[in-house]
Amino acid sequence: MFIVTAKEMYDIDHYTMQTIGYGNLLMENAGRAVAEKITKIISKEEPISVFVGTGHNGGDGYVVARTLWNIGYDIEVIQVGENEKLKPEVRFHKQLFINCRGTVHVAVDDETLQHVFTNKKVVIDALIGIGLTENIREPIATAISLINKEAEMIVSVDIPSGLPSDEGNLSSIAIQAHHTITIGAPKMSMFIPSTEDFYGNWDVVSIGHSPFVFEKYTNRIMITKELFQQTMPRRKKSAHKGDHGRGLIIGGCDNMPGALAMAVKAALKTGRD
Ligand SMILES: NC(=O)C1=CN([C@@H]2O[C@H](COP(=O)(O)OP(=O)(O)OC[C@H]3O[C@@H](n4cnc5c(N)ncnc54)[C@H](O)[C@@H]3O)[C@@H](O)[C@H]2O)[C@@H](O)CC1
Ligand SMILES: [K+]
Repeated sequence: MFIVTAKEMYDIDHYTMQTIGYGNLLMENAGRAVAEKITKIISKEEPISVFVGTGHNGGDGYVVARTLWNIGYDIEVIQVGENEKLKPEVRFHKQLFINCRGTVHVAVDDETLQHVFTNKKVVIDALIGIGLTENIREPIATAISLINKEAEMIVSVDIPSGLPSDEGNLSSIAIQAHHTITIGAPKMSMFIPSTEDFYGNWDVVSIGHSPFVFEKYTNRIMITKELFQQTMPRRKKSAHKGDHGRGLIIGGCDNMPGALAMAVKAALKTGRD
């Protein structure tokens, strides 16, 4: 599995949409794949509020809302931001949701947001994805703080809104998710101590990107248990520890011997002499 920066993900999406020719199928795929995961986490008995922004992360949110609504979930959408700011693809998916008789509330400032924000226990967060720039502005900042305060279950789409995708610290405020369903590939900030806890439990959904496109734009690979096992040489059942070479570990530090201790332990566990 590849790990991407925001820039790499944009390049991968762009190539997939323009050169391979997926066009706006990619957003439909993304929203549907996320919705499928959500059915495993949230039951139909729970009323769900989907908070969407005006960018493409919000477009994913509209597809998630429509997909769940059409299979019998109790869904409402709260759009944080003016209709005029909706990107064309987002406007398209908003209209599909409305045509399916879905309900959308539009909140353009703190006041309308406070007004619509009552009893939002289960929230899908599609306010901002990898397109975050600078410190969080209003009314998104208020939306994030209300969601964090009130909601008992928060599922973020792609990344928790307000969190940087790459290395870097939190600029102001971010969604503290219980689950995050990330699109295409894990993002760098999932592995950075100052940001990883915001993700809660995370999962990755595949939306139609080809592996060669990932290889074209990134070379950062996540070593999963399966990948690790594939790279290990096969040992005969009768093998002796001396049959597989000897390991030499050089390192150490007077007051921080942890890395050395772990390397030795790993060597022992893999059967080194
Ligand atoms: N067609 C596509 O391009 C695809 C996009 N995808 C989704 O699109 C996302 C990226 O979309 P975008 O590039 O449109 O960006 P986002 O939707 O992540 O963010 C842009 C939106 O956030 C707002 N925003 C940014 N910084 C802000 C700040 N500091 N304070 C308040 N508001 C702020 C912007 O005004 C804009 O409305 C991904 O995370 C993913 O969820 C996926 O659906 C795959 C396909
Ligand atoms: K989000």
